[in-house]
Amino acid sequence: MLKKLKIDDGIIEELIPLQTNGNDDSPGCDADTDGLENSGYTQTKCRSYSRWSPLEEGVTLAWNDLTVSVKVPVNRKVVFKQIINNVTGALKPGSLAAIMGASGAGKSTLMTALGYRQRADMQVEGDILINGRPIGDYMKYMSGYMPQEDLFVSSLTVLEHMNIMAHLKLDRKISSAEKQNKIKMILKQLGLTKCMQTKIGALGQSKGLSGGEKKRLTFATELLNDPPILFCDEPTTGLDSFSAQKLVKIMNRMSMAGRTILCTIHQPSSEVFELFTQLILVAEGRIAYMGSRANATEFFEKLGFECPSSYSPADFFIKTLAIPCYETNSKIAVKRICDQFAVSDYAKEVDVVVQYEFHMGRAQPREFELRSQFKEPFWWQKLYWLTYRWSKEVLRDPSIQSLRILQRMVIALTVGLAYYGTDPMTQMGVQAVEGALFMFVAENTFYPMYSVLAAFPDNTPLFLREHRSGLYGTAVYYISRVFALLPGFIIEPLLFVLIAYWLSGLRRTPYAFCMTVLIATLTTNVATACGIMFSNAFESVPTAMAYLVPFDYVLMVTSGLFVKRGTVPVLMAWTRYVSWLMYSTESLSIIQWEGVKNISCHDGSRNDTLPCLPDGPSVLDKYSFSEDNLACDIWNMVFLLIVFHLLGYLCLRRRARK
Ligand SMILES: Nc1ncnc2c1ncn2[C@@H]1O[C@H](COP(=O)(O)OP(=O)(O)OP(=O)(O)O)[C@@H](O)[C@H]1O
Repeated sequence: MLKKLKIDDGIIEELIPLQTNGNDDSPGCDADTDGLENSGYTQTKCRSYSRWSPLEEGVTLAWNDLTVSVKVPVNRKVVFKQIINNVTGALKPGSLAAIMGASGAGKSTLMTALGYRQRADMQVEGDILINGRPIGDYMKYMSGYMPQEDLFVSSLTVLEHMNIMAHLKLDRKISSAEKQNKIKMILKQLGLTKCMQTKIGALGQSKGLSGGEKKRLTFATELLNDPPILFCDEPTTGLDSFSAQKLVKIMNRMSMAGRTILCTIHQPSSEVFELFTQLILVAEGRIAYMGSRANATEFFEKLGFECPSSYSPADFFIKTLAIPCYETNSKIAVKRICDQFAVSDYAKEVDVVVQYEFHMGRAQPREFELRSQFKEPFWWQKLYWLTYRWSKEVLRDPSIQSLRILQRMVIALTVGLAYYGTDPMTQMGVQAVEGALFMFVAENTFYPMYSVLAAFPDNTPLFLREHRSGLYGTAVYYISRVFALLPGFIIEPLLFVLIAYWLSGLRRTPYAFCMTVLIATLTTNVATACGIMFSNAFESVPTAMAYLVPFDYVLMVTSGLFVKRGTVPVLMAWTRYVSWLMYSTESLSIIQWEGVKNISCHDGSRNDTLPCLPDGPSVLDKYSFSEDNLACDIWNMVFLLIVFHLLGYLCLRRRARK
């Protein structure tokens, strides 16, 4: 059967034989995948292959003398530990290949290297080619990589998630209607149409997608940009045999349409195993077998390892290649299998493909053009869609915002009632006002700062994954998250001041109230910026907390109310430059006491021999505050806000580059 592909700008018309897995009873469509038949995967299909492609049909992945090592610290030195040892292989278009082997054999490491997703601590030597060309950054766009762990914004629905991802991933020239069509088609293929409006949900939540649906959604996300090659890291882990079979069936059908799909897989059931067309067995970082799945049993039989009829071949291969640490005989047997494979006809067959790919790559010196037609979304489009995504999360997840707002209102009420009926024009009132102001500063500092310290890193793994796959930059992510949190950082202090200010009998002028709102809002924003900076500077929240708590205490003690600014020890003098608590306390005090005269020294409840503060300037003077500092305090807070955000961004960028 031949498949006709459409001519596109810069794309060649191709005829691709529809491949089968050599299995006559190839899997039928189940109810969920019925759409596949009509979706274009088994009929006329538009595919984009590069002009220079030597094979001109799909993607051939070839690797030669590939060695992968990781850096490990030994006795304070960094040494390289070899994980993949000089392996060679190839996968042709239309292959659905399973990488199997015992735990720790090197499956994930091999696939990470082949997919160009290696970590910074990995060193990859040797050649990896896509249609004869060395792999490079373009793999981010050309390939899909389905990670083992499903990471989503759990409060989004399936459709919202796909819509956002389509706007981040797809060519900006593609219209919204086309994107919607594409999304609907993919969801239909993967049997997710019925849960389009379902919230994805987090692990442990009763409402939300099932494990199998989440896996399919991860797969659907990777299919959005129609990559000709897909890498899937243990796509069936955690799924029941039915869901696993359903997912691999879909992969099988996609591979039949010309895609190259490579999966690492653990103990597949016989039904699932049968769906793979190619098998790569890895043992001790070497290849124990590579070739058609159907021939693997024969290869092992020739070496004297016969699969008992009661055994699933997949289990048998893994068992044969597993090496218990105390078993020297197994080690020798596995070495023999790998050595025998290296000189077998199967290895020679692979070698022919690899050599052909090298030859074709050399013969086609034209520049790589695959992405030349692709126009990435503008940065501001990405910013919009990311802000939209995080805003949805903030609005829907009560733990992020709404519960916090409720809690702040209760605290504001408590503070207001504690200082209810304060008369600022008495000596007792002076103390009460300063106490209330300290509560304003503390409540707008500590609570928002610690809540953001815990909440901001929640999405860091998702960010790192999407950033490394080339979806967006660190700056766009950072700004979008701050934008999404910003309304809360304005509403929270506003509500707090609105409730606590009028109850606690502070100065009743519109100017004083508005300035208090402004300063409380600034205080909240500086504190959260500081929290974000600490959360990005450290790998874990407990570590960040361990450094932030002492830092806070120093700032609180030197805020102006507990120790006079002039008497702060030299050792702590630096705090005056970073203490927004001091700027905030001073500015709020100035607003309350500026121009106040005739504070009563005889309010009956105090000892008249004690010193009296007769007016506002005297009160300010008591704490070493000065009326002239108001503008300066506000600008200092704005400056700190910018500096903390800048440092927070740089820390995140450093983590993203690691
Ligand atoms: N960064 C690292 N530092 C030290 N050793 C590592 C590192 N990464 C991987 N390894 C080791 O390399 C070997 C192969 O790891 P890999 O994750 O590729 O195995 P795997 O076959 O995918 O295992 P599993 O099936 O259990 O996931 C393991 O022994 C692992 O401990």
